[in-house]
Amino acid sequence: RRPKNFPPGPPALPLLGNLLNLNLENPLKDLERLRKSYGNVYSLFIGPNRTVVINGVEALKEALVNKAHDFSGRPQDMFINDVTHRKGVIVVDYGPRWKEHRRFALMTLRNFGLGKNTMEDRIHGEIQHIIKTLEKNIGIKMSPQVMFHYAATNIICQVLFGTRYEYDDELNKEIVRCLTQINKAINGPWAMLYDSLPFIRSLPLPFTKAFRNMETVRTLAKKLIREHKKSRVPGEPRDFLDCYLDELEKRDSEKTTFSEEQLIMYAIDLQFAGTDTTSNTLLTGFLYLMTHPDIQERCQQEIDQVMEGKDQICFDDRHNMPFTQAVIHEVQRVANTVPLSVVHCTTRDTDLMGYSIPKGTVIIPNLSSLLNEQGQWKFPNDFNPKNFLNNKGEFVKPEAFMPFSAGPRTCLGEGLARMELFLIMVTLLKKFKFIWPEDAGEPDYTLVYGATQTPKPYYMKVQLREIQ
Ligand code: HEM
Repeated sequence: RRPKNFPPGPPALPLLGNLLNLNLENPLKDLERLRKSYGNVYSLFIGPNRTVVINGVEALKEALVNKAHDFSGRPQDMFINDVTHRKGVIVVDYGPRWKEHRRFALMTLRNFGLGKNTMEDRIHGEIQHIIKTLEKNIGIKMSPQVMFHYAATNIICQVLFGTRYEYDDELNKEIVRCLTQINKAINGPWAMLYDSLPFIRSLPLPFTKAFRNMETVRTLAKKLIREHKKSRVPGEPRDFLDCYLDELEKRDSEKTTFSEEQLIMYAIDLQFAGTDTTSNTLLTGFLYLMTHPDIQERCQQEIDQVMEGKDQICFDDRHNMPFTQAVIHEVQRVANTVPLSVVHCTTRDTDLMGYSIPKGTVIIPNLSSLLNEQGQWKFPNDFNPKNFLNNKGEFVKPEAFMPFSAGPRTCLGEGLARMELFLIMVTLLKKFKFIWPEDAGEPDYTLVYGATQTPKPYYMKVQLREIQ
């Protein structure tokens, strides 16, 4: 039953709640249909869990920004909590453990050079490996999935563990396989059933695969931590792991939330959050650039102009590249990489857009609903960089642009992700022309649904550019 003044929604069945109202393989269309019937704030029962879906820029801003403290919790009795042992940062509830760990990661990422050059150097180092791969494939059809995936993994791996892997390294392939499977599982139908029907949790159903995959990744993370403990010099950190171990030594074990168990899941969280998101956005980007050659050429003209006489692009150059900036942002808009954000929950009784929402209500911030929201975009249904350009051709960011979410739980890796997207796309566009293969047929922009969405697999062709 819905409590008094709770957001409206479709009638719910006993036990199943509103599960039958949603296509569990991909609920995005159903969520949009329900929005049309019930408005921007409506409710569902995912099994026994009271859930509120928030849509559109006005309601999302009120919840995530204006009432940030009320809406920044994470539910603690879901599939994802069990898979991650309730540790790390992503699904940890709003409280001291989350706060201490979030603050530590932001500071550490900054010290590794977000804002200084060293992070840029790490990214440029990895770009050289992408370039080598592309050079080997000049003129032939290639599939870019693995390359972008490993490039994104390697950048975050270098920050965390100070190491990178070759694109065909067997161990790395195994980690990527496990993380991709977990990623698919957490927004998949079995996760929904796990959350809705607690009595099935101990049965040998397909969701057990995610637990096994997590164990494989945890074993590897533990091994890396053991090796780091042997080789580290206290006070001279080489990477994130060393920084954490230094911090652990400094803190009073009675009072701190820092621990080695916590570090294992934290490292996995960052690796997980930083891989699929960035690589899937890059895949969408190159799909659209290949199939919109006029837009690709305009970026290249702007890049040539700004980089005249320079060997390497730097992140600050983005301020002189309004068109390319607009294209990268438009790519993020259509990529819809994290369509339903990460679930939140209310930390106390609160209200939203006139409705009352009790403490502990599960919140789904539907970021997907912003992408073509009426009145927010000049061209909501097309791929058009003008969505991010004003009449003078200057770069502008509409407030409905929220791919990293907003408020205290906003993506912790936003700075790193934006730097990666810019440096990788600009460096590659400067050097190569990307071509949609003649025999590839009509491009299919449909996204494959998941906690992070990805374009369907496609092939690309590359040529070295003549004018550079
Ligand atoms: C294009 C790339 C990326 C996109 C679109 C993206 C998007 C998001 C979104 C929508 C959230 C949920 C925020 C919320 O709950 O309100 C999130 C959380 C998070 N992201 Fe990202 N992300 C990206 C890249 C990265 C990278 C590279 C890292 C690694 C450093 C990262 C680390 C995290 C973490 C740790 C959280 C959880 C934050 C918390 O709960 O406090 N993300 N991201």
